[in-house]
Amino acid sequence: MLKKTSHFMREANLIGGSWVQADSGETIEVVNPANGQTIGTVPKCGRAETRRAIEAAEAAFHSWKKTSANDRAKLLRRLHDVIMDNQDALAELLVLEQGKPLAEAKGEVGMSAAYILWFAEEARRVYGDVVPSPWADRRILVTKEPVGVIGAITPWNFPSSMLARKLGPALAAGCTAVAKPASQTPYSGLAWGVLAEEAGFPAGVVNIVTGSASAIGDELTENPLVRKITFTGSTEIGKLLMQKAAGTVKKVSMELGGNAPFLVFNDADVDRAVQGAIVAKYRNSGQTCVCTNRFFVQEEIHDRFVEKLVEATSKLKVGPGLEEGSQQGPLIDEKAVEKVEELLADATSKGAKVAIGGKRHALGGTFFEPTVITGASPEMRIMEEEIFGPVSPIFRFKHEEEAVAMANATSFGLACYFYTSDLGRAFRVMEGLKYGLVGVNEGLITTVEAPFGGFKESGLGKEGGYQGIEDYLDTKYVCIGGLGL
Ligand SMILES: NC(=O)C1=CN([C@@H]2O[C@H](COP(=O)(O)OP(=O)(O)OC[C@H]3O[C@@H](n4cnc5c(N)ncnc54)[C@H](OP(=O)(O)O)[C@@H]3O)[C@@H](O)[C@H]2O)C=CC1
Ligand SMILES: O=C(O)CCCC(=O)O
Repeated sequence: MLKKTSHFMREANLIGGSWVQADSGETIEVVNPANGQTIGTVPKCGRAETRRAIEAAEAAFHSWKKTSANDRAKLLRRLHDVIMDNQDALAELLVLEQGKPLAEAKGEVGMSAAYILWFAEEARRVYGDVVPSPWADRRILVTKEPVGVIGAITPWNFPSSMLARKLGPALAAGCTAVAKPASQTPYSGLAWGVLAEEAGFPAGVVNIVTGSASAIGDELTENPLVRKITFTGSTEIGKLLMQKAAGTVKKVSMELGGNAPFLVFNDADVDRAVQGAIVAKYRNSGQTCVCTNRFFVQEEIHDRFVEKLVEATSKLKVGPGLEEGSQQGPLIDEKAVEKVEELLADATSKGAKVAIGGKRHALGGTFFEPTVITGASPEMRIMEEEIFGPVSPIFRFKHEEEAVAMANATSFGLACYFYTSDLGRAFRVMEGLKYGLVGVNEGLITTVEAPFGGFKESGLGKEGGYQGIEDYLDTKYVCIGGLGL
């Protein structure tokens, strides 16, 4: 199987166009979460290698920023094609290190290509302004220019598409990049180096380093040549990176944790709500920042919804991602399973009842049974903490205002979902929910055309949509006098 993916599976880092090892020669092992076996190793780099990658990116920036938008768009379109030509191989590599079902991995790789194509198109629409001047003899221009070298740090749950959302707009804008993929899933990140080379990007435009998160992170945030940090991951690390980036006043974009509520009102189409709930909860075994963390179901419809959700949950096939028909892969590691167990134990000790699942799967390792619990209440830790696993906690509510208040009672504000057939309620609730993404009668809403990003402690900035390139641009005001007008 590795034969098919081996071309993309690089056990080296890309710095200034060369594939290199760590100065120390040290490596980190990468493990297949489905069976605990080591797949291979990647370099364990630190500050010195990261500094060289930043310097290579800075050197490349001087010529890359001068390329025409059209030329950058052409290269990005070529990158899209190279990704799609290799979708199967890239998806298999992703499953090996991340664990998700093959169909989801193919979807993620397709999404990565779609982001690249979207930003290929957006590269040509970075418009400025000519502003009416308050002076008869002077003219005012507003122009946009690339910020410079960007540092991109990405997580293990979407190791391909999270980088696509950052590299796409960065390269389109004329920036160069140093990327640091998650240590548990570095190969899908390193594959971007191979893809960029095959598409024909100049050396130094894309650099990728793996290794010590704190050393690489410290260099990326402290080095003055880096003008922007873009991060997807936990709120805890996001806050730390923001503090460190403040030292040299870098731009920051943060895609952080979520605590998505999913509201089902008495007037909802229950079958549609259950269908949406399955995807909004169990995609990637619950390990997405937009996954439902809390279900709030109105009392009249509560029992019917629970019964149907339990039935649908019981049909989910748990198994290794490369096994035919598998819908629920393993969790990323033992720590993730322990966190799910802790949150479940806390909930049941405070009165929640397990309707289905509730324990490790018979397959062993880090496989966990898709779970539904009822009788959830605000005192439980799941009210505020991200589960990041396949557990559906159901809260019961009486009134719309109460449901919206509970949904908003969190420091997070990324995605939320609600189901209703009442148009007035749809607008009231949509306007009342303090979240950056809202699914109304829909459980899967991420798309390259729309701005993705959270409110409150879920982050800053938007990825995707026409807004997604803004964070990679500086706006310059130019006042021109002496024109003899
Ligand atoms: N918003 C989202 O999509 C995600 C949310 N999470 C949430 O966070 C929890 C913990 O997951 P975890 O993987 O630990 O998330 P982290 O935030 O720790 O990891 C995300 C990325 O940040 C890197 N990182 C970690 N520490 C530092 C640092 N000091 N400086 C710079 N970079 C750093 C990681 O590197 P390395 O891998 O080398 O440690 C990885 O590349 C999850 O259970 C989930 O609740 C997690 C992932 C994604
Ligand atoms: O979990 C994330 O960080 C991003 C989710 C992207 C998606 O919805 O596909």
